[in-house]
Amino acid sequence: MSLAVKTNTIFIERLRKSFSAGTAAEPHYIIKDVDLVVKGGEFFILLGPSGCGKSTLLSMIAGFVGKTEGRLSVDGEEIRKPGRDRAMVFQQADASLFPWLTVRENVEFGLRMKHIPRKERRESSDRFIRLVGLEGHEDKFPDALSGGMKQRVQLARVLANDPAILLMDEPFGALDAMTRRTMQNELIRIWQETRKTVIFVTHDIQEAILLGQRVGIMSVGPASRITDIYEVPLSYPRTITDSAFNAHYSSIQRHFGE
Ligand SMILES: Nc1ncnc2c1ncn2[C@@H]1O[C@H](COP(=O)(O)OP(=O)(O)OP(=O)(O)O)[C@@H](O)[C@H]1O
Repeated sequence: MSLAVKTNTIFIERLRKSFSAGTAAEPHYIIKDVDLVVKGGEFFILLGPSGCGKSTLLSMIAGFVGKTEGRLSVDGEEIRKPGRDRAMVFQQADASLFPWLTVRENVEFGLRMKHIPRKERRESSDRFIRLVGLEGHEDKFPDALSGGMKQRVQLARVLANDPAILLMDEPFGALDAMTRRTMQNELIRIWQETRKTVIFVTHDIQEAILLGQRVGIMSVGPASRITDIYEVPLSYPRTITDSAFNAHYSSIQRHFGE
């Protein structure tokens, strides 16, 4: 066992992914030569146009999808498969919740699989249900919840498993604008409280600047890569009407030629 201190730093070098062989001379790369280091505890945004390969890159970090070439590691350990240090939060909470389990049972599911004793499970589900603001809804089934509440359950369940790295794939993309704004603010509060490493995928510039400490811009696919990284040195919570916010918005917008 390694005695090295875990920093949960994600290291990506010349990463390439092809789903098909393509021509013998050059495979058809979805992403090609992605270089990135995400530091432990950082809130990092992957921003790019539809179809450029954001979800593919996130799935590779999760260990769901294998790489074609390059290096991809956490704390120097090559990512080959999913691990307990990483967890994915999907856009469609419906698909990830068990409809026959209550909110509390859904949140405790991973802990039950790990044979955590009942009392500890209860303490943990209490904590994370409170953290995501679902007190009073513990005994409801997913069918009785709104989209935003389901997304909170998914987040509470992921957090209860205590992964160091949260991989979020447009988690608020299916929510209405008001619920989305509430969830964005709450995610920042939760991140500040838990200090997880977060990689958050979006194609929404405003969301990227509201949430991220750094924003990695992916180019149009195929053969997409991270072409630029913007620092967003604004304090939280951020306000979309601030002039500094707008200045960041404009410079990223210019990047996309909008
Ligand atoms: N399993 C797969 N087999 C073949 N091609 C795939 C597979 N998964 C993704 N792709 C292709 O990879 C490309 C990138 O898809 P991906 O979903 O990663 O993009 P994205 O940037 O997340 O898009 P969006 O913002 O629309 O969700 C697309 O052309 C897609 O068709």
